[in-house]
Amino acid sequence: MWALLPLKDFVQAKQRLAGSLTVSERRGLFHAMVEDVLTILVAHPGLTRIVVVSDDPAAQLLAEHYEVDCWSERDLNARGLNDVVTAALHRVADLTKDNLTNNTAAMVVHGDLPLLSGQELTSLIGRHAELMLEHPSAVSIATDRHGQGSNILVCDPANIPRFAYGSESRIAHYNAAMAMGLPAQVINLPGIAQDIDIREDLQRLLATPVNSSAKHTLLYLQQAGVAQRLQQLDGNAANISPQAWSVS
Ligand SMILES: Nc1nc2c(ncn2[C@@H]2O[C@H](COP(=O)(O)OP(=O)(O)OP(=O)(O)O)[C@@H](O)[C@H]2O)c(=O)[nH]1
Ligand SMILES: O=C(O)[C@H](O)COP(=O)(O)O
Repeated sequence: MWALLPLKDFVQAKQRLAGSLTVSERRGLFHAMVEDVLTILVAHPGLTRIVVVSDDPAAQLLAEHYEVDCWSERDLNARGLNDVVTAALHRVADLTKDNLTNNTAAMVVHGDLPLLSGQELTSLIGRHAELMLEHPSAVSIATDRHGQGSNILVCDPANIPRFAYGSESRIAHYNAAMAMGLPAQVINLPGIAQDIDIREDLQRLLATPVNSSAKHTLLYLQQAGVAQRLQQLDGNAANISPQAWSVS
């Protein structure tokens, strides 16, 4: 199976944390989360090829460091997550069209999943393989903890659903598969489900055991002083005004 990791420009990442983290902290956090995700992806025996899809030079450097491919959005002639993922999957379909194994599924993985683990990837790949017995172009969606997002989506690059990342994408992707007559499943895996979008997600992450897979992320949050600041603010939350949570 292929894995595609679309990454937006790092300074633009994690806008929903702008009230709690500085620009440099959001960038550092995103970089650390991507390192955690790449660490798990490159170690997984079920992934035949891993491709970062990004125009950011930092993404290119990470791809080199982890010895994976990097495709640029410019080369794909696409902009915005849905177009970029669609174009990248078309390229995968093109590159795999002569593959006779009938096993050319691809997963689209988001960069903000520091608690992604090898066991969960194995479980997702296994469950997708079972659904592929019903139809080779089946769709599996590993959703977020609210059941609304598509944190990892697995599909057939040669027969992709219409991508609709954004709010409530899980239901949109499920319906898109159904409209194409493809079997689809929604899978809940607790690590994959914990994407980091808002401050509450960071608090939950900081409460996880230090031996979790989020090693780069937890180390970054400690070293940058973000963990201490959030914990201190949380401790004082009852006594301070909401503005005190913000950073300028
Ligand atoms: N290559 C590429 N990746 C993108 C783009 N937009 C989002 N992504 C990636 O897609 C995944 C989900 O991203 P989003 O939810 O849109 O953005 P985010 O940075 O996680 O969060 P917010 O800025 O708070 O919305 C992350 O891995 C992003 O880096 C894009 O335009 N191009
Ligand atoms: O549809 C989605 O899953 C969102 O666009 C992207 O995910 P996020 O919740 O990680 O930002």
